[in-house]
Amino acid sequence: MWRRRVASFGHAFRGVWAALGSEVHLRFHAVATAVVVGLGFYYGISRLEWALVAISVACVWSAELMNTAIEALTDLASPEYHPLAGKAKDVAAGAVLLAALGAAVVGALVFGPKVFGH
Ligand SMILES: Nc1ncnc2c1ncn2[C@@H]1O[C@H](COP(=O)(O)OP(=O)(O)OP(=O)(O)O)[C@@H](O)[C@H]1O
Repeated sequence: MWRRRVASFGHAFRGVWAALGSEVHLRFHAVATAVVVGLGFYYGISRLEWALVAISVACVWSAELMNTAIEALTDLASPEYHPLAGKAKDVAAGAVLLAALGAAVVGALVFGPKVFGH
């Protein structure tokens, strides 16, 4: 039971690691996450602001990992051109875009006043 739980965690981390190795976008997110965490400590943001930043960062990472998974499955199922394959990839990319826009709004609201003054 516990061994299977630990193995599942291992598979999940292996997935994140594999995606980090293959996806330039994810490496960009890793750098952006490090910068945001650094800014959070530098400006001493509140617990609620940390919560908003954490949710935003997690949403972007989750969307990007799902996008990577859908890209892989699409390439497996339809290596040749197909409108549905294109739709699947475009919709998955749209999910990443929305998560990134939401994170940008949170970032602007949390850090904007601290960086540029009220
Ligand atoms: N098999 C396919 N059939 C139809 N259109 C496709 C197909 N593969 C890719 N496309 C189109 O090309 C776009 C780019 O696809 P691609 O696989 O290069 O992903 P990407 O956006 O470059 O992702 P990443 O840069 O994260 O690897 C898709 O969003 C889709 O519109």
